Amino acid sequence: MADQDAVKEKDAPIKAPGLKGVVALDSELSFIDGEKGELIYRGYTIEDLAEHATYEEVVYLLWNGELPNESELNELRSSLRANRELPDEVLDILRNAPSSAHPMAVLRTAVSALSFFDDEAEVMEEDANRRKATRLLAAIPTIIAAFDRLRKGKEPVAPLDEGSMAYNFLYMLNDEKPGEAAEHTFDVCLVLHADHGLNASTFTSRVIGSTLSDMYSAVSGAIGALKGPLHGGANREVMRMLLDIDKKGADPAEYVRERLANKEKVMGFGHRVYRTMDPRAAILRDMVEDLSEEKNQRKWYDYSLEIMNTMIGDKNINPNVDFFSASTYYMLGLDPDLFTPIFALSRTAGWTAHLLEQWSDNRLIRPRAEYVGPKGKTFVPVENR
Ligand SMILES: CC(=O)SCCNC(=O)CCNC(=O)[C@H](O)C(C)(C)COP(=O)(O)OP(=O)(O)OC[C@H]1O[C@@H](n2cnc3c(N)ncnc32)[C@H](O)[C@@H]1OP(=O)(O)O
Ligand SMILES: O=C([O-])CC(=O)C(=O)O
Repeated sequence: MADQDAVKEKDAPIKAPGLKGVVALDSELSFIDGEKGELIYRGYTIEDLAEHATYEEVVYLLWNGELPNESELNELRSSLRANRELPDEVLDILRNAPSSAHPMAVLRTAVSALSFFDDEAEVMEEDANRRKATRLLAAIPTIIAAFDRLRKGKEPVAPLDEGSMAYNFLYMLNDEKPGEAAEHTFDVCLVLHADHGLNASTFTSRVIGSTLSDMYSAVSGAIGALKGPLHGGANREVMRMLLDIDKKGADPAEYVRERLANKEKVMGFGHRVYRTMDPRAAILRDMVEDLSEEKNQRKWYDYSLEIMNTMIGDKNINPNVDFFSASTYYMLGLDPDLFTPIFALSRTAGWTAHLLEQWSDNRLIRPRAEYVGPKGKTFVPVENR
């Protein structure tokens, strides 16, 4: 019999390692011009949104295609607030997780477990999927904050029935109401991370969604993809590098050159699509500069700038969003291993928006592999091998 996976001429496959340059689907969510360094969510530039929009407005924009009017925004805010509490059983999972567990593994597991307690988990109707997106987005900050407290031997702080997602998250984490500046900085970070085309975790969520599996499965899978250091996990690695430079009193440029000489990657640099500065990195760089002045911690900005200049000067490789977000979060007092879960918190808006888009006109996503293994072998019974 002919090779089952052999293709007819009309379906001749295109080979693209890493799917580089492949356009897999149409999307109305975000546009990236990698040459110019531009990013747009549903028609609005990232600079415009970072300056003027709150994260909740961006969530509404991604889910609905337009910015909300005041009553639409209030409705979204109150449904997010109404869904902040976790089922006791999910809190118990967090209580039973070892304090050494990776917070992304805990988040992945808790998100998956949330589906057990959602009556609509398996309902594949648009309205139900929109409600699930709201419930998921509302619960994720509570999961992250509760686990962080539990692993430090503290009781979780119950979510507030007021305030923005940024405000409530910082409150639940620290058991202290955040100041306006911290809330605003964090909110801008959420806006910057909310969506980014068909990145690896969003692609993962759409692949899972395209089998008509449920939203919890798709978001759990996306969290798994984001965890990796080549994707969202890079922000934690960036902070490890900055802390290592600080501890050793190393010269940042020499430190980076040594890494490059050893053929190691410098985390927070390079991108599949951008050939120039990631526009989110430019916004975050300015935020790091302001924060480091304000907190009297100038060294993080100085180290970062020296690393950036070395990477651009020596390799022409630019920073991505993960580079300057690391020191921003650090100066907000957040633990480095929470940086990627916070990325997941924000990106849940994008993942779920992409799922709604996928299901509005679904087609199974299924690329091909070129078989490069042997053929023509004959089975040999185990006793003869
Ligand atoms: C939110 C995000 O996901 S943003 C990305 C976060 N990830 C990181 O910061 C991890 C570090 N960066 C990388 O590993 C890569 O740049 C990626 C994974 C982001 C993009 O990968 P690709 O598009 O496959 O680019 P690729 O890895 O082919 O890089 C092209 C060349 O630049 C080099 N390069 C790319 N990024 C880096 C880096 N951070 N440090 C050193 N060299 C790099 C590669 O070694 C390669 O060199 P070569 O052609 O001599 O082999
Ligand atoms: O687009 C990508 O490949 C990675 C990225 O920057 C993101 O997901 O924000």
